[in-house]
Amino acid sequence: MVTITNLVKRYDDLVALDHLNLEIKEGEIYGLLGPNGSGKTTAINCMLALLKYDKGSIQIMGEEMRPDSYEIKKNIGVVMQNVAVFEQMSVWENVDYFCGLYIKDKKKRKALTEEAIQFVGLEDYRKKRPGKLSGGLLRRLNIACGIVHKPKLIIMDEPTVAVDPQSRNKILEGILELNRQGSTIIYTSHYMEEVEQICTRISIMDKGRVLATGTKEELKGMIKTGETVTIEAIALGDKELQEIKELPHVFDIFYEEQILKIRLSGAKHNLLRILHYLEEKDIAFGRVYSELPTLNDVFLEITGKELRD
Ligand SMILES: Nc1ncnc2c1ncn2[C@@H]1O[C@H](COP(=O)(O)OP(=O)(O)OP(=O)(O)O)[C@@H](O)[C@H]1O
Repeated sequence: MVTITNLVKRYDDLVALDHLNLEIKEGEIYGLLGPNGSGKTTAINCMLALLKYDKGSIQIMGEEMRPDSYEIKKNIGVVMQNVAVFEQMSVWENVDYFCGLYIKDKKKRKALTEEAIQFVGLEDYRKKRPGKLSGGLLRRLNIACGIVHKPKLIIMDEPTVAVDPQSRNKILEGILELNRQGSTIIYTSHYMEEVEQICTRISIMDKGRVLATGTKEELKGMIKTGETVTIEAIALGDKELQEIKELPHVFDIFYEEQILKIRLSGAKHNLLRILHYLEEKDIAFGRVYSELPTLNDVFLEITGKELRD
């Protein structure tokens, strides 16, 4: 569906995309996960031929994407980060307007507009102006405008930023449904939970480059961390910290404000070994829990920094 090869985009001295490569297949929900400023929006604007780039190539649906590739553009739906609707028009009129850009047949246009409004759950707001909608509902309207013409490829740039949990769930469920109905989706986000929840494949981006690509399981399999054990309300000195660090399978520890985080490679009985050590040394502690690796751990191991800012 989309092939990006060695894409380079500079803004003066800043290299926003540094030999970016992506291969997105038909039927995927493809996640671009990266912190703010990693180049996700720039990549999308290049894909849509809204931005000129310095080097590389972009092919969509088997053809080179150019500013005048109108046939390809007809088959793409875009939901950008900033809501782009007309303030003077009602919810219905907005969705109908965007539908009219692609669909000329009046009956079909009306049916598609109604379908999109129901799809995002804005039936009760048909006559309302965008200014009367909450942030979450406004984003749903933005989505309805982007998908109303039933495009083959839907590109969504952080559609859930600053959205309440109810609208967020509605949006995520909607994306899964659009995919079930046959659309390929490209989804950018800096929320790892969302990407894990809906994406079939994920590229982790930082500084304009793809650091790793795979399913969430494949990405987690690429790193050393098998589990992270957290122990709260524990008072430890340097000696004990050193001894814990030397326990089998431990490869990293963080200790701050009486909270100990131990990163271990995947092995059986990790937690038991740690608890046994604490018991032997008669060290008191509070809540203990073990977590499987997250995409944040993948990002942390590759870049040395947290995904979240
Ligand atoms: N028009 C511009 N002029 C100069 N620099 C820009 C411009 N647009 C983006 N940048 C810079 O390019 C880099 C990539 O930005 P981009 O917006 O693509 O990242 P992003 O991953 O989408 O982040 P965000 O989630 O904050 O939008 C950043 O360092 C940003 O400051």
